Amino acid sequence: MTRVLVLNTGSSSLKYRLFDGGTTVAKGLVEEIDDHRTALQDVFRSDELGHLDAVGHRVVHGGPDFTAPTLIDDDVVRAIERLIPLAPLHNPANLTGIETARKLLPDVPQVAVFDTAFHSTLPPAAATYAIDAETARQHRIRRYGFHGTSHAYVSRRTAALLGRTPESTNVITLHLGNGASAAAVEGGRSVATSMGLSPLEGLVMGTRSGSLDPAIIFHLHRVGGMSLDEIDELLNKRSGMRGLAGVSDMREVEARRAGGDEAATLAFDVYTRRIKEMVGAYYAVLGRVDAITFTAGVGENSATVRAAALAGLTGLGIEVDADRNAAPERGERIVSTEASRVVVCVVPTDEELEIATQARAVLGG
Ligand SMILES: Nc1ncnc2c1ncn2[C@@H]1O[C@H](COP(=O)(O)OP(=O)(O)O)[C@@H](O)[C@H]1O
Ligand SMILES: CC(=O)OP(=O)(O)O
Ligand SMILES: [Mg+2]
Repeated sequence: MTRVLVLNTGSSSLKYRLFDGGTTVAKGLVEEIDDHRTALQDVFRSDELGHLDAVGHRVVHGGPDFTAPTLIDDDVVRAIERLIPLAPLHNPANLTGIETARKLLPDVPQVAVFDTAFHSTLPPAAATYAIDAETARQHRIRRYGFHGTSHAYVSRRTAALLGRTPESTNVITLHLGNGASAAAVEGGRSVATSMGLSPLEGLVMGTRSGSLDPAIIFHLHRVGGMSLDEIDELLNKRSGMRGLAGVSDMREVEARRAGGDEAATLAFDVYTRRIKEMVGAYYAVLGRVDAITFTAGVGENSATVRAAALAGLTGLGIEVDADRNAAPERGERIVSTEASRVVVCVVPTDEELEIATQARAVLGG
């Protein structure tokens, strides 16, 4: 079980990595793709692939039934198809990856690794929405949570960085990429997370609104005359940083803010305030916090976001060190002061490595 190809088929991007043991022997990123099938075929036709023992697929929504990595067969494909309404931006792209890989590599075992799986440990009080219980049951409405592969990997690496076991460590993980989510990880288990039924809830994102008053949707429909599809598109694709500042990329938002742009300044403040609110909430959920860890594109790279999100929390034992935080280092590192009771970390996520590891485990290798 040495050579494993991992496909992370996103809503508008395709990342792939080929592992030989723990070593990456090939990788690629195709961004802003219109045609996943063609992009995938190019990957599979590439000479560098050679022999494969397994393919690991990121699948965003696993619904209530998939709580662990799963060997893919026709039934699993149909089950992932049935979950499309719960993750319309993500599951169709994931399925295209699976179907293309199964067609072109019919003899290679394929494993699905679900974003939702790590959050299957959420206690009922965290997973339940306070709506009519029978309606919720009928429509499978609950908090599933996403980015689980990343939260799992990063919380484990954080424990190692602190020289502790995951079982004895409580971490708040902040995955800030295009999609963004927070999780409270207690002794290695997810006990709270900010995304919900779908990857729309919670933190402010590149193009998604995150949490809002549900009455806004009724208002836009009844008073604003927008259709539900239009509102769906508004909240998923024309909100967040793009909606507030006109651009979804945090680098661009920061550049405009530095130049005095008011809209970008407000967008940055809304984004970082929401993170701070979530940190406070999960601090209360955990009772004792050992570490707060930033990861993904924004979390790993933006010292400005990290500093703003945790500013003024010295009273909670959280103190970012300005120099450590701003140092142009990469890799796993601590950015809090010596005096900070809570250790603030930056840990680059590696969803692909985690998927390869989990795929091997399913196949007994
Ligand atoms: N140096 C940087 N400063 C601020 N933000 C950055 C920087 N580099 C990348 N980003 C942000 O990271 C985002 C992408 O995060 P990433 O985790 O790669 O996304 P994805 O969810 O597509 O995997 C970009 O949209 C950009 O906003
Ligand atoms: C679940 C999710 O939001 O994923 P991404 O950040 O890749 O869009
Ligand atoms: Mg991502």
